[in-house]
Amino acid sequence: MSDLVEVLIIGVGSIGERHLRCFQASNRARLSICETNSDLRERIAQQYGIHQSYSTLDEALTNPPEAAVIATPAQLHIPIAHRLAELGVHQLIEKPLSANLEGVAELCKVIEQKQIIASVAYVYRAHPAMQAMKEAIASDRFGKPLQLIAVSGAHFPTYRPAYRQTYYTNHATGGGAIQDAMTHVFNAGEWLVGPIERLVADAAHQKLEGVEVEDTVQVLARHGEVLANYCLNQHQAPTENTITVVCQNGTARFEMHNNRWSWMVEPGGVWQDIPSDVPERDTLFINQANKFLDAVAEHATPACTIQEGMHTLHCNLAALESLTHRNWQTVPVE
Ligand SMILES: NC(=O)C1=CN([C@@H]2O[C@H](COP(=O)(O)OP(=O)(O)OC[C@H]3O[C@@H](n4cnc5c(N)ncnc54)[C@H](OP(=O)(O)O)[C@@H]3O)[C@@H](O)[C@H]2O)C=CC1
Ligand SMILES: O=C1CO[C@H](CO)[C@@H](O)[C@@H]1O
Repeated sequence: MSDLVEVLIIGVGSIGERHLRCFQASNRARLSICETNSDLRERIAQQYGIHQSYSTLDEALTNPPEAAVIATPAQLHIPIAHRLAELGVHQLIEKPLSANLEGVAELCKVIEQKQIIASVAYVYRAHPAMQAMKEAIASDRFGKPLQLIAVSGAHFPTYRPAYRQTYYTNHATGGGAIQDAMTHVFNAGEWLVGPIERLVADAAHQKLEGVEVEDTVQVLARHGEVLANYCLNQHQAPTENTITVVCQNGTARFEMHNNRWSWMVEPGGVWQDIPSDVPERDTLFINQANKFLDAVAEHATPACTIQEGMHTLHCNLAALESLTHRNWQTVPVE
């Protein structure tokens, strides 16, 4: 008997291919794929030596796998997750959990009833520097968190040259900077200092050619007593992603682009840098695959629970509502 977990990757586009490669690299999974685009399906199956590939979910689920990764556009995540959950299939669901709230509460119920592991793929949680900083803050080493400042930017056309032909063009399919990129930062902020309770957003389409959705976003938020400020664009030259948490007795800073976190406790002191080993982008996704497989093996709480993913979905939707109504929005806490 093999110890390998049977994992079906559903959607092998940009991120699905990465998941396939990174689950393969874990050496803990036997992989199959489900992809509606036949050219893509055949190319990926050949490139990665995949013997079981399916063009429809019906076909793939004739003999259900133990686990699946849902890497389709966001509006398809919930219906697919629901079908898998009914069959008792553990699942890693790409972010954002959805682009609306339809079926989300029902999915949570089925996941609980069937006792399956369901994790939302907010990959910052797989970064060793972020994990270390989270532990340091949670240990109370710097005292109570008071303020969070997140600054994030990257040149989207360089990293996603096909963005005009993907889900990104439309809010209904999970597009725009809020659902595409800011959602990662919201989720990381919530992980570090607790859930966002209210927020107000400003955003605009400033630069990206060929789309009309927002590419530049600023959000003020409250995580309980913590004041937060989130700032992001998808067109600047430098890739940077910094989250600073100012606490009562010290300040901690995660710099994803430098693969480190740092802290300072004395006024006028120097940053104490703690580097982490992330040789390439795949490293985070291999970590994420391993954490998911650990949770399945141990029947343990996964890196980002469905409830945490749902709360971040509420934040995305509240930010979009705030733009429409030009006001503060309360984010429901389940
Ligand atoms: N965590 C991260 O760093 C990243 C996360 N993402 C997230 O991952 C998700 C997918 O994004 P991305 O990979 O860029 O999207 P892509 O469009 O590149 O890939 C999605 C693939 O899924 C296929 N597909 C659509 N419906 C089905 C179905 N029912 N069954 C099987 N395959 C299907 C699509 O085919 P077709 O094109 O023919 O419809 C397409 O090939 C999104 O939610 C996105 O936000 C994306 C990038 C990075
Ligand atoms: O989740 C993601 C990670 O960042 C990428 C680049 O900004 C996004 O396109 C993607 O959706």
